[in-house]
Amino acid sequence: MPPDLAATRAFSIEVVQQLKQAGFQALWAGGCVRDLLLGRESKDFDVATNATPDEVRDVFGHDHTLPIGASFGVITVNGGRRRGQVEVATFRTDMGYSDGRRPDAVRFSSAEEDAQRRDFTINGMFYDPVEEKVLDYVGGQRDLKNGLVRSIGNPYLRFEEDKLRMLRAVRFSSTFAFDLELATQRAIREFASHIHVVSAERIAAEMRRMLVDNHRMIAVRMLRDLTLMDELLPELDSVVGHALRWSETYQSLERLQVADFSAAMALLLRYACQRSVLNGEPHRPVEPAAAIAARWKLTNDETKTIQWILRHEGLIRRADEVAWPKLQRLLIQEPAPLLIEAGRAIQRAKAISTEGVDYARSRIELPEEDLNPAPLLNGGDLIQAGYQPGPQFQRVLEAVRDEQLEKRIATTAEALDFVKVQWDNL
Ligand SMILES: Nc1ccn([C@@H]2O[C@H](COP(=O)(O)OP(=O)(O)OP(=O)(O)O)[C@@H](O)[C@H]2O)c(=O)n1
Repeated sequence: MPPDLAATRAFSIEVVQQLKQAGFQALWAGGCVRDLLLGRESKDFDVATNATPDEVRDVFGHDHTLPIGASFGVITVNGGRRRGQVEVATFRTDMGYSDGRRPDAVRFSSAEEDAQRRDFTINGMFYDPVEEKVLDYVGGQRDLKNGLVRSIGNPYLRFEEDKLRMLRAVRFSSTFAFDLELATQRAIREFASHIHVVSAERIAAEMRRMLVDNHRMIAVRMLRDLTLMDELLPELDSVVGHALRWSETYQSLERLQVADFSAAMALLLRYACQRSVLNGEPHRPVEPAAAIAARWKLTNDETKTIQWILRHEGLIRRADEVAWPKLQRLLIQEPAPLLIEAGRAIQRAKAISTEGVDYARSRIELPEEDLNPAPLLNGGDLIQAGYQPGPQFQRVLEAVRDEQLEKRIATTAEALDFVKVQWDNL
């Protein structure tokens, strides 16, 4: 069971209180202050303090603290299963970033200096949850009010330090529907080609958050405008090329009505996965999607779902013209609702009728016994009937299932008869 958010919040206030009682300065810092001022829910409540990591451990005891990030001045205080954990970081100044991702070393400093090392003004504020007071050394409140993502200090230095921040800038701007300040944009364009120092996992994590969000189209457009897309998905421009195709891609992303990463990725990659329409290939090769999924280390589930949607989106859009058993076989697959939503978004982007997908949508709501009747036969039945288990089993069972869905057989006895007659052909 994940920790309870309200309990984590209360626990982090307690952590602040205990540090203050021990004579230290302690404040909420970063994302949770931003979220609080935006009236959004926060998942974590990071605490910043002038106590050193050793002092933090002394206050909370070694049994309740983990020194995992101690070299950067971060101690994790453990509140137990329900309350979760709170990270307590000593105010610091980062010293050099030779890998373009993490500081080489840190020097403990003051709240004001700690604010200066952070990425964006909206993320650079502190808040005292006991006194309920904001501490803002970087103009974060003003930018939050004006809806602006702006680097703290010199944007070139901020992105030179940590290239992941380029994706964070796009994520915060798109998900909050904020503008991205011009000098910050210029610096991102300058460093876009360095995005590759960021690990695949971190890139994928940021992309997930951008594409799941309702404002996914804005995120994609910004990534493209800032030339990050050329670096992240070079496959797109070589194939999508054409402005009309991009505009359709944007429109479909905007019209997608489900908060799902795989469905959004399928829409984004759709044109890159279509072989030239000119050479009339009827099927949609999904190799580019497979290559991208491998590059970003997407999960097997995500990879399979993206490819499956790309393979079948054409069919689902014509669902009303497809023979029922064929459609039924699609609709009983787990990601079918996503396929329908993706298909609908494409039709709407093209400004053409959604009759086909609407039909699919109505059929997927059929009662389970009609849409997905219990199989007439399983492996155990075959063994019992005297067949030797082997690789043919799956093929046989699939063929039986097809016969059942086509309503050519209706009982287990009929299924076994079918197997007897057809065994050598299957
Ligand atoms: N590349 C980064 C990552 C984080 N930070 C700072 O560390 C804080 C905490 O970072 P993190 O928990 O990763 O993100 P949040 O800003 O809290 O936002 P979210 O959890 O929504 O990503 C940020 O607010 C920011 O002040 C930074 O300066 N540079």
